[in-house]
Amino acid sequence: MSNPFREDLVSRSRPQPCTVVIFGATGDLTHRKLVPALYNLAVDGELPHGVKIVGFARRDKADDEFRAGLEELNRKVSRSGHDDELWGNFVQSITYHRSEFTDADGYQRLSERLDEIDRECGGKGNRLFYIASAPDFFDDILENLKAAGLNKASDGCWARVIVEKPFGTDLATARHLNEVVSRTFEERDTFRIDHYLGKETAQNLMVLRFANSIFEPLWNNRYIDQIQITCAENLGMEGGRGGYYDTAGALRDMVQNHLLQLMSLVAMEPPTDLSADGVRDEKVKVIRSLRQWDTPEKVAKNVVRGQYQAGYVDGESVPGYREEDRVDPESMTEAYVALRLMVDTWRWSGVPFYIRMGKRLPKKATEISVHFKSPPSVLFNTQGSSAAESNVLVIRIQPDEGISLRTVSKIPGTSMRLEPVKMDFRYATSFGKGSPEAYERLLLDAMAGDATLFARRDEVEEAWKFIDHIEHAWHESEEPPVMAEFVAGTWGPKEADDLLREDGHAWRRL
Ligand SMILES: NC(=O)C1=CN([C@@H]2O[C@H](COP(=O)(O)OP(=O)(O)OC[C@H]3O[C@@H](n4cnc5c(N)ncnc54)[C@H](OP(=O)(O)O)[C@@H]3O)[C@@H](O)[C@H]2O)C=CC1
Ligand SMILES: O=C1O[C@H](COP(=O)(O)O)[C@@H](O)[C@H](O)[C@H]1O
Repeated sequence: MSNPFREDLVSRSRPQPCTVVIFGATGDLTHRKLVPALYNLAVDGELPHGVKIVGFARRDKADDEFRAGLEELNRKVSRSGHDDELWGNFVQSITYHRSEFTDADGYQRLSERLDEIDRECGGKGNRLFYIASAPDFFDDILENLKAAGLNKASDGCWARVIVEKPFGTDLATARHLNEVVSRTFEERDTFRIDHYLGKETAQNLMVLRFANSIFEPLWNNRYIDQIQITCAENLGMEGGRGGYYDTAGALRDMVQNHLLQLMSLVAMEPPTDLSADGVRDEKVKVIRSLRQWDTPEKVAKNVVRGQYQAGYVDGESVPGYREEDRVDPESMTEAYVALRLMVDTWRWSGVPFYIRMGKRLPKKATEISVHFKSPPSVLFNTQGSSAAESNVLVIRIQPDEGISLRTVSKIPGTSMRLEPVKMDFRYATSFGKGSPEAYERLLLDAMAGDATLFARRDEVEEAWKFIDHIEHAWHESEEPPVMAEFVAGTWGPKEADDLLREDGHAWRRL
């Protein structure tokens, strides 16, 4: 008899064979994430038979040279290691197409090339276009795909597009991009990628909440005191990232997308079903219910921005943010942000959500912690002790993916002394294997036409509405809130600690 717990309990469409065209194929994302993800899917037997990959970029390269560059990186980063024989088979499916993004002829040639591939395979002409270019080219690529007729598929086939981040830099640019996308592809064929949604523990959030009867009855303002989301990175601006980052900052780079997406999974109501729109309808309501920090005073009270100064991370001396490669020495871009968010719904009224994200913090770790209210202290006097905050549920997004629940226990012995203890579930231990990379799941979902783990148009725009007020207060108000400072390798500015202290809370130690 089959084990019911092992079956796929949610019926999803199967990923279908297609040709994946990657725009920006000589770039970092393709080499470090996309091709290794496709390779790992092939190794695990998950990649549909007959998938072909066409790399589109402007440098002159023969197929073999392109493949050699991909192989070099795959050897370094592939989750499942690099097997020469498996790679040898996989790489046969990859070819290179040289063209400028802005050159209409290049898309005509691409169209002919794709028809040829279909004929060679004797297969269906499904096409998955992955836009992994700088955002300045998103419009050109979409418009040129349309002009070449590549946005429409032949009968019984599909043409889909995955659009990388950043999806706009503010509400106006996101709306513009959404308009270009909707002029070229149907919404059902549009996949706005947010790789945090493909992380295993993020996918498990709905299961944790709605497939376990012990959590959902407590998941509201009667029992929950506060929720924290921390995304810490020890890296700074390596690999020439400073140029991009200094135009974006922590709020746009991570909060507008990844962290608001995580938060909406934590705060959403149960969806009526697990369809893409069923889930996204509920997520967008959370973002729409965020109390708006729409004046400089509200921003100063609820948001802390910061930059790191020179310090030590992992024992190595690192420069301050303004001394980083390609960063303006007088930059007013934040490399750290902490926010107090209020979700004005029946369920969450009065419960603060604290979010913090920073570069050059002591380590790389992302987690969500749900802090439950303490019981009345009439029986056990826990006041001031480490057992005072009794129950905390911690969802570790990365690394060491897992979930732990902190409870309070009696210390064995003759006296009644209490101490916090932890029940811990680790993916690697319980399931005996590591989790796939987020891009693996997301690529398969796009091949299956399942947009559940991709952001919908309205989610992106609602998130920008919230973020724009803060950016406006920081960069356009007459008396902008201060830029706090902290030493690289520490846990952020003291102002971020004060933000929680005002509410009688403290950041959880990671
Ligand atoms: N790198 C990462 O880890 C992540 C990246 N992203 C996003 O993915 C996108 C790509 O990032 P990344 O790979 O780092 O960027 P890179 O700068 O490394 O790569 C850019 C790619 O675009 C190509 N290109 C640039 N201009 C043209 C042109 N005019 N015509 C044709 N091709 C051109 C380059 O080709 P050529 O080499 O031939 O010039 C290269 O293949 C960005 O939107 C980024 O925000 C998102 C998450 C993570
Ligand atoms: O999108 C981005 O994500 C990375 C962090 O991704 P992770 O999967 O390694 O947690 C971040 O470093 C980068 O600044 C941002 O653009």
